[in-house]
Amino acid sequence: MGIRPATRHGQNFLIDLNLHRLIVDTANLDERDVVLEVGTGTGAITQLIAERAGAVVTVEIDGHMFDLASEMLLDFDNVTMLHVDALRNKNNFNPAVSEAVGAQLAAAPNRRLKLVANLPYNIATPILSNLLSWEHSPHSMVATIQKELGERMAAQPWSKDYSALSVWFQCQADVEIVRVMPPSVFWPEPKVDSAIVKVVIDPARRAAVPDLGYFHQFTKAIFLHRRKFLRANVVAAMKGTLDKAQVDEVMAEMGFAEDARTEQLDVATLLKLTELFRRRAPDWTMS
Ligand SMILES: C[S@@+](CC[C@H](N)C(=O)[O-])C[C@H]1O[C@@H](n2cnc3c(N)ncnc32)[C@H](O)[C@@H]1O
Repeated sequence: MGIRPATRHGQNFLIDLNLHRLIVDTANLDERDVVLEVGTGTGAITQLIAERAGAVVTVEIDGHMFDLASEMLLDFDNVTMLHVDALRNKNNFNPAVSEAVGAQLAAAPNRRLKLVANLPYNIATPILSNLLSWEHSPHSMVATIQKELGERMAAQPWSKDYSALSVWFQCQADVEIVRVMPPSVFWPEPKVDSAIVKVVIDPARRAAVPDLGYFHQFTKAIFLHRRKFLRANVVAAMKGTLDKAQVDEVMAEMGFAEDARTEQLDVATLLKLTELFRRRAPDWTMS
């Protein structure tokens, strides 16, 4: 069976075997690990993962690739292959994926979930982002993604890439760019540079966010126009729930300068700000 890469499925295969190894080594796998791989492709990375992890759930949308990988992975009894779209929609995993991962996590004591994947770039953001609020909380993620996405995940206040996405990852995890890679390590070559990122969840930091859903929505709302003055962003976000005077009360309590901008706020400050609004408007949702 030959391979005809389907652009619509983000099929860019990693052809440098050293990089396969780097991805799997970076994940530090052992018997306790249940690995979710989104995008089985030919099954080459899956095989390396299966040799080290307790169990692998690998998901492939393309029937041709699924058949090819099924042959390749025939000898591995710790691999569950799913021929489905990994996502039900932008904000949710396919329930079949959730069920398969849940079953493997429950199959032995002390199991933990890790994502290891050369992700299809068109769905890299929802996959990584949804994992952070999934019913199966991951231990860590190692993934190949667009370099630009990795930079946004790891960005610090004041930088051009700092956004609600950076805050969403950093409020609960450490983000590290392990390796930047040129298009030439893939076939066919993507149009952009890529990066291997490692995201390790910090349970204590995560537990310090009183309401992750509220925090996520609130930061998304105030980062919509992140270069604008913070006050204008908050007034717009709270419109219909709190009036300007009520917003100004909170801004004064935080001691912000009038010309404070959203892009300068670090995670700790954003958490404090969110809590003040959550107390005043617990039922607020982003419109
Ligand atoms: C970047 S390739 C990686 C393949 C393989 N892991 C490798 O590195 O050689 C991404 C794979 O994800 C599959 N894919 C794309 N969209 C998907 C989706 N929504 N759900 C599951 N698999 C998907 C593609 O068909 C493709 O095989």
